[in-house]
Amino acid sequence: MRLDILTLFPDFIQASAALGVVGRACERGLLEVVAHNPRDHAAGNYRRVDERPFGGGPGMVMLIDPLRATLAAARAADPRPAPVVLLSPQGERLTQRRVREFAAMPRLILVCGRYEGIDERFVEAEVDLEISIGDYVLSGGELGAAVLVDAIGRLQEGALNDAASAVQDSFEDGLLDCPHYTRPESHALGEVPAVLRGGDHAAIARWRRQQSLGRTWLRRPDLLARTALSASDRALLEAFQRAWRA
Ligand SMILES: O=C(NCc1ccc(CNCc2ncc[nH]2)cc1)c1csc2nc[nH]c(=O)c12
Repeated sequence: MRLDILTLFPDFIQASAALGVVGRACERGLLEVVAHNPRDHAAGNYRRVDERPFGGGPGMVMLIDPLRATLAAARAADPRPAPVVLLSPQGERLTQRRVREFAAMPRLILVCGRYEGIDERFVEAEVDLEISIGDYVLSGGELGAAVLVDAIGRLQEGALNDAASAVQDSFEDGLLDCPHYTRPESHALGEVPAVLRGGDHAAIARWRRQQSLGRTWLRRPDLLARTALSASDRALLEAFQRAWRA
């Protein structure tokens, strides 16, 4: 998959794509992340990419033409069609469902705003979808783009080794993760739960599922409401709830 990213901070984006699982996916040709800087496509010797807002008010607004020129350059770099996603506080909240949709695409172009935002005429004419990464105020879209690079990159076929992908699948079912433990078995901070120290893999899988269900019920009932539970899930959760209330 090829990701083209329009950003005034290309170094930041390239650095975020060089890390860990995503970095390896890039090395293995599973993912290509290319940053394009609107400042390189801005005219005039001041190479302006922003201007004052009509109607007054604080801050600056990103100019249409440098963005359009940069978008044209990004499109021209690869013949395949590519949806244009603007990272923006006004966007739809990012979910794993959306990430899976993006990860299945051959190409995607991400646009990162800075300042107070982008001239609305560019948004209306060139942007297919606006995405927010949460209800808090950032200084620009680059962190949102880095989040997308990571979330999409790790889903590229072959990016995760078998163990990790198995874990990822279980988590993908919309529940919170179970607790994790490693050595030592005994520690001043406590013991590793006995079930994990034994070899009964069915009991371990049940315990982990019960912990995921219980923790989701306690911490994110909104996620639980959206998850279809099997009969055995329901039994495990009810046992967890009884123990919790006891
Ligand atoms: O570009 C982003 N942020 C820069 C930014 C932040 C705030 C304002 C508007 N400020 C005045 C105002 N507030 C309410 C009404 N009017 C404009 C631009 C961004 C991309 S994805 C994302 N996801 C979560 N949060 C984010 O900020 C982002």
